[in-house]
Amino acid sequence: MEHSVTLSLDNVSVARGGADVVAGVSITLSAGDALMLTGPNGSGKTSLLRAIAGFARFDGMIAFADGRDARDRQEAIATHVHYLGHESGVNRRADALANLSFWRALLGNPAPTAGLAPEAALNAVGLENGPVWKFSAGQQQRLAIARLLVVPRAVWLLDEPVTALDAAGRDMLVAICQNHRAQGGIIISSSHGLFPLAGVITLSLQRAEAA
Ligand SMILES: Nc1ncnc2c1ncn2[C@@H]1O[C@H](COP(=O)(O)OP(=O)(O)OP(=O)(O)O)[C@@H](O)[C@H]1O
Repeated sequence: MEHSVTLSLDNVSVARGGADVVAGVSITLSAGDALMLTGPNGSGKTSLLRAIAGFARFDGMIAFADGRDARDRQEAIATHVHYLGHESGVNRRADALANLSFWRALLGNPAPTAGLAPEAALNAVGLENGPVWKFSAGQQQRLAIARLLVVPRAVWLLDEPVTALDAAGRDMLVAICQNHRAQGGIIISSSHGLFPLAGVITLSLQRAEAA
């Protein structure tokens, strides 16, 4: 699947607790681009990702362009964005394939037109099916990553996605992300330096009091 979405941020600021934790971010990302958010704890990486994902208020403009008539931002998010946050959202009471089938049905609503079948997605992240309550933290993170594959969406927002992954898991995630970019996907990820994605644009955020 070839994606062709452009994501533009114009003078975006995000406030938490009455103070700006992200101030005046402007950038345009096109097919194949990857933006790496770096910066110390509390510098606003999660806040910016959540604003782009539609979960947090912001000032400025965030716009998705997909060559169609302008659509509502929330509709654009629902069409184009995968968000992988600190809470992976896996259902520990179900097995891994059931999790992926659920996400495929939910996120692909009304019907997924492409994307990997749950079995193939599980295989792509190096997992075997089983009850998720038996999964380690890293295996749960791999399962959360598989969600990105069962429904194709152009823009992946990844908040410290290598958390709990071993070296092989990081390599696997890098390969999955580079493949996504090769298909025209866009990635915005936060990282503390353990996510060696080549060819990224880096945006270094500062803690508000130090800015
Ligand atoms: N719910 C909240 N209410 C008030 N302030 C908040 C809230 N959530 C986060 N903050 C503040 O916003 C700032 C940015 O937090 P954020 O989680 O975006 O940083 P981060 O760069 O992702 O940090 P980390 O590297 O620790 O994940 C911090 O100073 C934090 O204390």
